[in-house]
Amino acid sequence: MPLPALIEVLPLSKEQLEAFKLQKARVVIPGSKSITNRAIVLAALGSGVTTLKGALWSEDTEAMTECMRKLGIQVEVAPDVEVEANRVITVHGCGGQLPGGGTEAEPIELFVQNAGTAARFLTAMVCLGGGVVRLSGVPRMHERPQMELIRALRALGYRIDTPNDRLPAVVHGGGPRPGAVVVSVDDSSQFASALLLSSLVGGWEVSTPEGANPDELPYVEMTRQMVAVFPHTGGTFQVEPDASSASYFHAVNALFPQVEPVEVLACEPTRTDGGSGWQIDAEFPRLAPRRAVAAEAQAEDPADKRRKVAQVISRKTDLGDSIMTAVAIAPLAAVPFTFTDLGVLRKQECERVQALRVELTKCKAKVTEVGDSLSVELSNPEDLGNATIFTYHDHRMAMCFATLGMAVSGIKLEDPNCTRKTVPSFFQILAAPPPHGLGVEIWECDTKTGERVRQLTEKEDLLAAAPSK
Ligand SMILES: O=C(O)C1=C[C@@H](OP(=O)(O)O)[C@@H](O)[C@H](O)C1
Ligand SMILES: C=C(OP(=O)(O)O)C(=O)O
Repeated sequence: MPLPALIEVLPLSKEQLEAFKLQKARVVIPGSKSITNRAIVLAALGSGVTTLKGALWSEDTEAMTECMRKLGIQVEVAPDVEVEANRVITVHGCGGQLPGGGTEAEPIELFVQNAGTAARFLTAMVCLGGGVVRLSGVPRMHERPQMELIRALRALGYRIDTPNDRLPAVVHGGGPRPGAVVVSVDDSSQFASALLLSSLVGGWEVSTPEGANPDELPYVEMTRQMVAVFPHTGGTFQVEPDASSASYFHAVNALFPQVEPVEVLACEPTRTDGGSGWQIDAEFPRLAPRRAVAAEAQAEDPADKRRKVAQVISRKTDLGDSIMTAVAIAPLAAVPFTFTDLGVLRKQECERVQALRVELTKCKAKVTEVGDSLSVELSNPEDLGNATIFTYHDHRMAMCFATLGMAVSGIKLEDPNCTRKTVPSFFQILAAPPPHGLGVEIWECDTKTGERVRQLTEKEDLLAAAPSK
């Protein structure tokens, strides 16, 4: 059974918070979506058999797996004994030679759902085959940008048919066509990543426009580094936990700094702490807007003007997807925050800049949108909440506002099943009794009256899944 259409997330009570002082919730974060989908592509193009451990199992990675199978790549999926939400994915590489291929009359059909990674990475990869492949996705995926990737692939000599340079698109495989190409990442960094992942087989020399600062391209750097260390001739590859998914739990600590209720387990440390440094969102715990601890909140500090100066977080250099989590909890922070360089968010699962502003404003937060920035003023928790959040089919909208709902009253979420895109187990983790989860009360609500109907406690009732047809 998927989650119900409308749920309410209840704030953590004083008693719950007191109990966390004695024993924290120990939350295991599922595997990284970005790394899993890159690893599947690299393993498919490589030779030999590659076993991906700790791989995320969610709509985006299922879509990638399904597409690979349609292309004739053998992929086996087995349970991961360590983390229920993960899988061990075994990929039989094609050694750079994609099997079979469709025809113009009957192309192989790949359905990518709303997975940007699958849409972009596969468009480039299928150019390396010999047949015809048609890629399509959900309606939103057909609106999301694809033009610059298609332009770059055409510049390398491939034929791609699409009336509007978006999906659906028909790709005519042309095999390796060595050449150099420059690709802009203004609309999405995934264009460069897509080309880089297939570049070893394609013989493509891929670069971003001159002057592009690698510090502003963390997801492209992740790709470059993965290509460099991946076992291209088969072997084992360990996928890290997803730092963007971890941000919701680090945010709970930022919301309750005196208690810090969650121990976020197995999350990759930042590069400075010896981690791979591949995931920009590993920086979230350091940068997250934190609520003032009581002593700070009480202290009148006109002398310390700096505390009133807005902190600035950039989507280019500071945080990736977790910037949405930061925006959602910012009304409760100790200082005002401004979030900059948010342009790419407008072209993702939904128009996220607008969505965040509209839904936070519904919660009575004070948010201003200027250009591609959002500024968030401070509010008292008692003044916030009591809103039914529209989630725009966007997993991160649901997860950000669920996080805020743990600190303010009356947050109801429409369509919580959209979290299946990257963290199907999200509400299971929230509701699981401590120490395995946070023991958050999650209620099914009547879609017409908004009244609470029943508390969801069974694991099966809390798993995000596609509604049955
Ligand atoms: O390469 C990746 O794995 C990703 C790149 C980012 O997308 P854009 O580059 O389109 O912003 C990010 O938002 C997405 O969730 C994952
Ligand atoms: C933008 C996102 O996803 P993608 O581009 O991979 O669909 C995301 O997960 O926030």
